[in-house]
Amino acid sequence: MVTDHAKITAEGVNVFYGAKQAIRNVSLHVRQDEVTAFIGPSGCGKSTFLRTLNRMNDTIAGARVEGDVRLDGEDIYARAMDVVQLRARVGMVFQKPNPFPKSIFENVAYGPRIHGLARSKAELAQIVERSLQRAGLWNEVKDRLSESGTALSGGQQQRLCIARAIAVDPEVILMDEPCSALDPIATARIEELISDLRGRYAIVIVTHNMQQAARVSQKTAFFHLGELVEYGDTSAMFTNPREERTKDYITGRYG
Ligand SMILES: Nc1ncnc2c1ncn2[C@@H]1O[C@H](COP(=O)(O)OP(=O)(O)OP(=O)(O)O)[C@@H](O)[C@H]1O
Repeated sequence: MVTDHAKITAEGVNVFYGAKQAIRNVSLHVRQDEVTAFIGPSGCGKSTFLRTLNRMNDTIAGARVEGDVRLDGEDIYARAMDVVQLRARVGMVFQKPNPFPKSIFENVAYGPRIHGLARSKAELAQIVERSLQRAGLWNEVKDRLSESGTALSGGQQQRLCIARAIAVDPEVILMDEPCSALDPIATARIEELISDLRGRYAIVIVTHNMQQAARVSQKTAFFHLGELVEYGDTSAMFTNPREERTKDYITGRYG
């Protein structure tokens, strides 16, 4: 069941933490030109499933993934897959902004440097500027690039982390509750940024905030108890959910 423009295809994915199964037989396609939101009550497996898309579960002791996940048709769990390259192609932004304790410039330059993306200092500086521009942070930091990334406000730090992901020219950006530590103004800026970045990168966002899912995404996936209950157009899901469990969740019957 391959849909057009599928950037990532996941088929029959199961995830276990030791003996406990956290994801049950989930199949889902992420389209290139859309923002996909993962919603569902706490502990339903949103973050676990998100991490299967760039093999971040590999870093968790005892976690085991079954099933088929492909990026442009390429099996990301194949033995030949270079996981460092994969995570550059499928970048990630976390709940809590986590800039390196280095300068703003270095935070963004680090990835391109280790991936050999710049042939000269000037080219590296261009990549840093372009990434900060795209992350909507350039004007605020252009005169203080040598200051520490950790000295920025929370919202700026999160945009710096987005710039850092962008700098290695990813194809997909995974965001795990990127606004949960931010105030409403900083949140609005990240939401605007997500809309600006749509089309250039396939974006997947985990969010607890249903208004946020409705504002930023074109597709929504609703998870419950490790299952994908419903997946479809965001507008349809929020106005006319097919499944009773989705309806209960979006009307706030459980949280
Ligand atoms: N590192 C881990 N080791 C063991 N169990 C884990 C681990 N991470 C998550 N789990 C369990 O897997 C299930 C799914 O967790 P996950 O964090 O993916 O859910 P979530 O929907 O993202 O939750 P939240 O919205 O609270 O972040 C939960 O039961 C959780 O306790």
